[in-house]
Amino acid sequence: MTPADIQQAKQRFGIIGNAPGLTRAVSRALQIAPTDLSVLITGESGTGKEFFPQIIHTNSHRKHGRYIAVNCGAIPEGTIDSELFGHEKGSFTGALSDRKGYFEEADGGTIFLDEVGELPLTTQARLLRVLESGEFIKVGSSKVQKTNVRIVAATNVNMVKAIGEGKFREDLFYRLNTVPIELPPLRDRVDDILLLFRKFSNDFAEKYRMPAIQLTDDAKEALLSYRWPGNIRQLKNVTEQVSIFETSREVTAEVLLPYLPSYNIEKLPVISGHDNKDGGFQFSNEREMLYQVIFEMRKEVNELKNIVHELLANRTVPNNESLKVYGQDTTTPLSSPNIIHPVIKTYHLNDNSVSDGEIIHSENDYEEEPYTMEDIERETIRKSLERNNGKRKKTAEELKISERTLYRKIKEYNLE
Ligand SMILES: Nc1ncnc2c1ncn2[C@@H]1O[C@H](COP(=O)(O)OP(=O)(O)OP(=O)(O)O)[C@@H](O)[C@H]1O
Repeated sequence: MTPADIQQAKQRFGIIGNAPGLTRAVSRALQIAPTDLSVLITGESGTGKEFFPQIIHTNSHRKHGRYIAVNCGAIPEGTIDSELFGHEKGSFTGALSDRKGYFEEADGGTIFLDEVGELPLTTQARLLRVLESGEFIKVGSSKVQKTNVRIVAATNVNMVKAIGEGKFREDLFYRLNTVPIELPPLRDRVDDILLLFRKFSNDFAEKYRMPAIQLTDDAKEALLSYRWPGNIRQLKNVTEQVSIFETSREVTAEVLLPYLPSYNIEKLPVISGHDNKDGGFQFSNEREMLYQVIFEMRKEVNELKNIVHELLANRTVPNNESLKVYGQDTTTPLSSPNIIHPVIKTYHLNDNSVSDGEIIHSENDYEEEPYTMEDIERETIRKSLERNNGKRKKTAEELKISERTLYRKIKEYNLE
């Protein structure tokens, strides 16, 4: 692969960065694209794995065939076999007609199995069969069908550990991992951090129609020394938040640090979040989500403050109404996104306690209920699902979390 081929592929897919590990991964993807070999892309969450199956598909002889991306972690265990391999009418309650699965739909093309480590063992057995012989059987059928699909899979879990724990079949792992492509974490691509920041801040400047954020030297140093547990996805989120919330377009380290959770802890090499059950990245996803929740709350609080100011300005109070305030005590200064004291306050403005045009400040006029982080998280997810008509992909995008995390949270909070 020539450097020009690699550069062209990066440009075509909007891949920013010159780190040797990234360039090697692009070169490898281009090299193996014309073959039909299975590929396993590994790397921490948010490192850009999703670009690679697309590079492989568009540079293969299958490029005119279908490309189907499946997030295995986002599909409930009970329906995944039917989604992947199809089902026959009547094979289970709700199977009102025959359905083709992705492996039939993608015949002649490529399937990207994201979060492949999340597949249940029964589905892993079916997948192994397709990989070995191209054969599959629809749910509820006994007829063996054939398909010609190239499989590119990705995972951010430690597969060796998953095999050791009996959660992933070793034979399937070796079959998928015919060609491994590994993406380095952002902390090992330090030279790319400022390039990526510039790209994202320009993109958000265009999106929100405002001048791009510029960093002072100490802010650049803070970005470079941070460990980025959520990798490029986190850098993108931070850039978006800074672009939206900061009024000054020149950002110093002091302004930036509250956007970098556990800055001082993350800088320490010993605490890299590698020990939890998903290979360490679930924690960073959840933390990212909590920060997202806090920022959402700040926005809501600001909106409410504006309403209150308007009311004060007009000196009118709605009668017989309850005004529900979700989030922080509005008297708390909002200087740091790290400090939050969530409560629900319900204000009852009664006819008896107020005459027209009067503002009340009575302690007895509101009840204060404790509101836990779980409540806030559940409520935020519920509202976002509602806003997006139950569409999980859109909801996950809006909340800036992976579909896998969303799916887990939906189960955890019984939001189905
Ligand atoms: N090199 C890059 N240049 C520009 N944008 C990037 C780069 N790498 C990642 N991104 C962006 O970062 C975000 C996360 O990338 P992506 O979804 O591919 O991560 P991932 O490794 O698949 O994560 P997960 O394992 O959680 O699914 C996306 O918005 C993607 O466009």
